[in-house]
Amino acid sequence: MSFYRVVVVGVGYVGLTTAACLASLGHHVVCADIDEAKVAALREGRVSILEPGLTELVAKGLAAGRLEFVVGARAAVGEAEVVFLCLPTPMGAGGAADLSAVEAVIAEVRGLLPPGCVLVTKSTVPVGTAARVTELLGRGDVAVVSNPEFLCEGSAVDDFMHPDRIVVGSDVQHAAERVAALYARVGVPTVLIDAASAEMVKYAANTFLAMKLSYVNAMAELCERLGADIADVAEGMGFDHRIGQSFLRPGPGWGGSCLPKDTHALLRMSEAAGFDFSLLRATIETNEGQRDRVVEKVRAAVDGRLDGARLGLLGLAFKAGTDDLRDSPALAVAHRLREEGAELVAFDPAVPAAVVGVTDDVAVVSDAGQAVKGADAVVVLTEWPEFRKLDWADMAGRMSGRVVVDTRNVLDQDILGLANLSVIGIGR
Ligand SMILES: NC(=O)c1ccc[n+]([C@@H]2O[C@H](COP(=O)([O-])OP(=O)(O)OC[C@H]3O[C@@H](n4cnc5c(N)ncnc54)[C@H](O)[C@@H]3O)[C@@H](O)[C@H]2O)c1
Ligand SMILES: O=c1ccn([C@@H]2O[C@H](COP(=O)(O)OP(=O)(O)O[C@H]3O[C@H](CO)[C@@H](O)[C@H](O)[C@H]3O)[C@@H](O)[C@H]2O)c(=O)[nH]1
Repeated sequence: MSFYRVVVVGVGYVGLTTAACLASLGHHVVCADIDEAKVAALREGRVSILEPGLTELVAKGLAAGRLEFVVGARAAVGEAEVVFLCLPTPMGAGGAADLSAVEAVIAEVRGLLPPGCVLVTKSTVPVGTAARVTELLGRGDVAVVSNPEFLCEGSAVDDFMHPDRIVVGSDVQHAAERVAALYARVGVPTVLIDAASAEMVKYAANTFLAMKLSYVNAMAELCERLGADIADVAEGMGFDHRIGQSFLRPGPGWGGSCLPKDTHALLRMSEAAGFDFSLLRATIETNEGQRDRVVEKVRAAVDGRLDGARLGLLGLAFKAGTDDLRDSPALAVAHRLREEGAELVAFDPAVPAAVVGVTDDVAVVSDAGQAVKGADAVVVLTEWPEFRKLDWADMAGRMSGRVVVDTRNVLDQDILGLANLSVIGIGR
């Protein structure tokens, strides 16, 4: 078993998980970030994101001396054998991936990387980026490898340690083998391919998942119109192993820090390549439409009068199990409701009331009771299991209206019925 001196640049969801997990596998990992406050906190073992098991792994890595945190990539790379770039690649102008953080770090470290070092893009980057990075580096003695990451937020550590597969793409065989060797103890199939294909696997997987979700949301609409129940339909479909049960839950549209930006980025790549990827465009449009459809359900819940309606929102995060609000469908729906003149008070178990200002559209409170107090209608936007367990008789007593819009189909309709509340769900 070989252990390597690894550097991880960018310690957000992906970088910190990668660093802490690689340290737990026995490698020595130096983490670099430009955020000085984050580095200072991490040196003391304080992790600011909600990821089960991550704080414990960071503590173990620090205690074992296998995990270090420094400010800036420049200070980290001098003795590296493998450097992972885990930098943000947000949606840029026109929907394309913004590579400015990746380019800035390459400019910063290109003269400092030791000969024989391998530079790995773990960020999600457009097809062809490894080739471009090789050019920008201008170093014949440093190989570039694409190693896309497939973890989900809320289960990042578990996904990293028990992935379905590891994808390693490079046009330099020995570099690909070194990166694959880092994961030897994970013990799952490793797909060794060329760099462009590895970069495409990431987009292909995320856009496929988005397409599956848009499909199920469209199917939910049809179920409503034709008198079927999407939960039963999805279950019936999902038993076909070619389809599978996962990613078949309808909702207020898919969001988060990845699916929206990656679908747009692939659409831009397709356009640049002269290919009209109409299926992908429809996937994105269907998602926009889903958010509008939720607004119409809320409008119906307040007898058509959104202007001045007081709404209690349950959930702000883009899915349960995370505190991440990036591109959250809940915030997108809230924004539309606010534009129509509704007054919004929201509760999310992972979003402290102190984060008022994360969006100007909603007042954030610290419990569900406050959010629903005096509400003309309640809207469930994130599938936190806690919402199912609320005392709905008590909630009903606090509301002034009688309708709950459950955009995640998480509530027990019988319990709400006993509380004299009616539920508008999705696809039923
Ligand atoms: N979040 C996910 O679930 C996930 C999963 C798979 C892949 N990805 C991809 O991984 C990449 C990172 O995503 P993330 O969610 O971890 O991002 P993030 O925003 O949580 O973290 C990025 C980190 O990079 C740091 N950074 C920015 N510029 C820097 C610089 N010049 N030098 C050093 N540090 C710098 C930031 O301070 C931040 O800590 C993206 O390309 C994303 O698409 C994300
Ligand atoms: O049945 C489902 C499953 C998901 N969602 C929604 O879809 C969005 C994305 O969910 P998920 O994929 O679990 O979130 P992420 O953590 O952003 O993970 C995705 O994006 C990551 C970043 O690229 C990839 O690594 C992961 O493999 C990919 O699943 C969220 O709004 C979910 O609420 C549904 O509405 N119904």
